[in-house]
Amino acid sequence: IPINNNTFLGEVCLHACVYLPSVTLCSGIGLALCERLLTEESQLRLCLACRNLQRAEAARASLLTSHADASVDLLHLDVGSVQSVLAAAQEVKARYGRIDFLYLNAGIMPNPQVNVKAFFKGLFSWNVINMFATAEGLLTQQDLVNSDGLQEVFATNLFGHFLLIRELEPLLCKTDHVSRVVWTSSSNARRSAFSMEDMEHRNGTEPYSSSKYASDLLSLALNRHKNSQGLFSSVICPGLVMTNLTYGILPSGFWTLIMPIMWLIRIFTNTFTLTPYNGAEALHWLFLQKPESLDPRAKYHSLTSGLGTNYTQPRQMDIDEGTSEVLYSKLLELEKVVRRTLSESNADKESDGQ
Ligand SMILES: NC(=O)C1=CN([C@@H]2O[C@H](COP(=O)(O)OP(=O)(O)OC[C@H]3O[C@@H](n4cnc5c(N)ncnc54)[C@H](OP(=O)(O)O)[C@@H]3O)[C@@H](O)[C@H]2O)C=CC1
Ligand SMILES: CC(C)=CCC[C@@H](C)[C@H]1CC[C@H]2C3=C(CC[C@]12C)[C@@]1(C)CCC(=O)C[C@@H]1CC3
Repeated sequence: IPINNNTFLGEVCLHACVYLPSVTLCSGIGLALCERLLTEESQLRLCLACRNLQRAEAARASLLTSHADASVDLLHLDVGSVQSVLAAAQEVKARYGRIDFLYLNAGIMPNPQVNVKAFFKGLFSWNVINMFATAEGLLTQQDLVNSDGLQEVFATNLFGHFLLIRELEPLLCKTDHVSRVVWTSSSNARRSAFSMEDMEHRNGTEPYSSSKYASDLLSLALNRHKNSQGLFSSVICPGLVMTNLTYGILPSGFWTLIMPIMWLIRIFTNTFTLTPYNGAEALHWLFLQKPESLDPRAKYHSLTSGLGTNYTQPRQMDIDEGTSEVLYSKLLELEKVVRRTLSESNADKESDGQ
């Protein structure tokens, strides 16, 4: 499918609701990305990989309302479950011959708590703009262990995506074809929230920040290991966007009340993108770039000016090769462990059934 003079795009799968053979897009930034991609190129073949097929159907119907001829497939995927990722990857391999873009959009922030004291302290400090842009020191979460024995935030925001990429390598790493994965990271990703000794963040209170920092590291390692096989990885930050994720932080009535203040803050920090359409700016921009022209150490930020103009800006990530390499090795180790555990438990189930 000719996109412009020299870009050809075939299948596009978005997971958690706009995957390019991998992205989650039932709502929020993912769905906005799908809308934008189809507006850009109506002939794309999208695959929405979602955990809730009812919501996925609704997303598909909404896309078809504005793009009647679009090709939008659905795939069941709970990226936080090892079994579901393996099954979804099998299905993708059966359905598609290659993947051009895999948008890794699914993300959770369970039980968020805002530190009100830190908020008011920050409000009257020189650090106020940084506080609004990154939420540093403002947010904590309570994480749980999932049925695979992994921390839920780590499993959903990082490890499930990693496993999916590993499973889809036959489609993503083809020497005669370039494939792209795009991580939706965050300005909240912070080195100090991440510990290599506790990569799942079992002991801390900032699993979201930790998981997003880990995705920044992993993207760098993927580029080092996979560029020669035609796979390129990029990281974006959508800015602060009003979605189900942010509505989970404060009651929606409160957000509505402070919306005029948010528009005002946008004059001082261009990171308040606020709408899913604006938040998808960097994702859309990356879609149009040649992968060789991108910086593997940059995070591409969706930004919106006080006057409402959208643009994408690369900013250097606080990451280093050594740490990214160690994380990559630890994820490969964990992959072996979860695969072994799963096959043992499947064998147990089979012998129980006999
Ligand atoms: N909103 C913001 O200000 C910011 C968001 N981000 C990131 O952007 C991404 C999109 O979030 P956003 O659109 O804001 O929030 P939403 O909650 O609207 O979207 C998150 C999407 O992820 C899906 N998802 C969550 N868990 C799973 C799972 N286990 N398996 C499959 N899909 C799953 C959700 O599916 P379902 O519909 O079933 O719940 C939903 O479609 C996330 O990674 C988030 O961390 C980053 C920075 C800022
Ligand atoms: C007056 C006003 C705007 C009050 C809101 C204060 C906080 C609730 C927000 C300030 C910065 C925000 C922020 C996020 C959530 C809401 C805030 C903490 C995110 C953490 C949401 C998810 C991300 O990935 C990054 C965001 C950074 C900024």
